[in-house]
Amino acid sequence: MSVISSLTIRRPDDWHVHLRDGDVLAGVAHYTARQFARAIVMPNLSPPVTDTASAIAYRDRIKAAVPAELDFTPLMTCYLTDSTDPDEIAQGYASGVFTAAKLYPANATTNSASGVSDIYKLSAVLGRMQEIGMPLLIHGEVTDHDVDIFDREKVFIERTLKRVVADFPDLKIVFEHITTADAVEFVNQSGPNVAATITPQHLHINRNAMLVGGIRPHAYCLPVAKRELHRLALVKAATSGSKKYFLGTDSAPHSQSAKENSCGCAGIFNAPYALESYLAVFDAEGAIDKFEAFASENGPNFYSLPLNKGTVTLTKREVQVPSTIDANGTTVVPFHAGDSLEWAVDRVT
Ligand SMILES: NC(=O)N[C@@H](CC(=O)O)C(=O)O
Ligand SMILES: [Zn+2]
Ligand SMILES: [Zn+2]
Repeated sequence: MSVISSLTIRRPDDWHVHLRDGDVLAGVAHYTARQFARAIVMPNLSPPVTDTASAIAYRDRIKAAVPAELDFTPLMTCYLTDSTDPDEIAQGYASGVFTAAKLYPANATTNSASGVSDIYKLSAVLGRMQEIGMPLLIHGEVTDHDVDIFDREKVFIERTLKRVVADFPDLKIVFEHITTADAVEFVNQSGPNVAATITPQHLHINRNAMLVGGIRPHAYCLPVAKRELHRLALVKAATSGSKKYFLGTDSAPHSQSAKENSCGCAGIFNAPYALESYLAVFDAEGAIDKFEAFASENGPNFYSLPLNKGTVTLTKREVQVPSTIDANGTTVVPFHAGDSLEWAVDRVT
C-alpha cells in the first residue's frame, strides 16, 4: 500500500460554526474563511438573530470582517423562538437570506435562553419549512433537570426527535454535532431527509480527555463528549462514506478567562486547524478516500446547493498548534493547543 503524502479535494464548507460578533468576529472569521468556501453561521448572538433584518445586518458585519482576498460566503440561519412567525421564515428563505432555521431547546447551551420551550408550539413553522424544503438544524439535547447531562442527547431522540420526524416526515433535519452511538443509529435508520454534522473534537476525544488527571475546560463543549464507545461510533459514521454525515466544526470561541473559570463556558475553538484535525482522524482510520465526500460533497448535496469549484491541498507535514491565539484582543485557547498535527493546509484555489 502506498503512503499518501498529499491530498487535493474540492474546497469544503463548514456546516456549523459560531463566528460571534464585534471584535472577536474580526479576530476569528478569517480562520474559517481561509479553509471553507461557505459556512452555516449560527444565530446565537446576544440578542439572537431571529428575523431577516438582523440576519442581513449580521451577514454584512461578517463580510466586512473577512479579508477581501478570501472567497467566502456566510450562509445565515434564523434562531427559532416560541413566537417565530412562519411567514418571516418563509420570506427569509425565499429571498435567500436564510439558508436554514436553528432550534435550540431553551437553555440547552450558550446564548439559548430565548430558545424554544416546547417544540409543539412550532408546528406551523415546521409545517411551512417542510413545505418549502428549508432545513431545520437542531441542537439535540433535553434540558430537564432530572436528566443526566451524559444522557441528554439520547433522551432528546426518544422524547422529541422521533415525534418530530414522525409528524413532519419530509422535513429536512440536520441533527447537529452528534455525540452518541444512539444518534448514529437514529440517523442511519431515518430517511434521506435526516442527516447529521460531526465535530472534530467528538471524533478525537472522549470524556476522559475532560476529566482525567485534572479538569480540562478546553475540552468542554455541548453536547459534552461521551464514552469511548460513542466516539468510536462517530468515527465509523464519519468515515463510512454515508451521505448522511458531513463536516460541521461547531467552532465556538470563548475567551481563555471565560473557559478557565469556576463556571467555565461550553465551546471549543477549532477553526484555525479544522481540516488538519479532521483529516488526522480519516488518515488514522485508513479512510482518506472518504474525506472529500464528508468535507465537500455530502453537505451541499443535502442542502441542495452547488458543489464548490475551488480546491484545497493538504500535505503530510507536521504543524505545531499554538497554545493560545489572539482573536483581535481576546486570548482564545484553540483545540489541540500545544500539540502537533500531521497534515497541513498548503494551497487553496
Ligand atoms: N457547542 C458549544 O459548546 N457551545 C456553542 C453553542 C452550541 O453549539 O451548542 C457556543 O455558542 O458556545
Ligand atoms: Zn449546539
Ligand atoms: Zn454550535
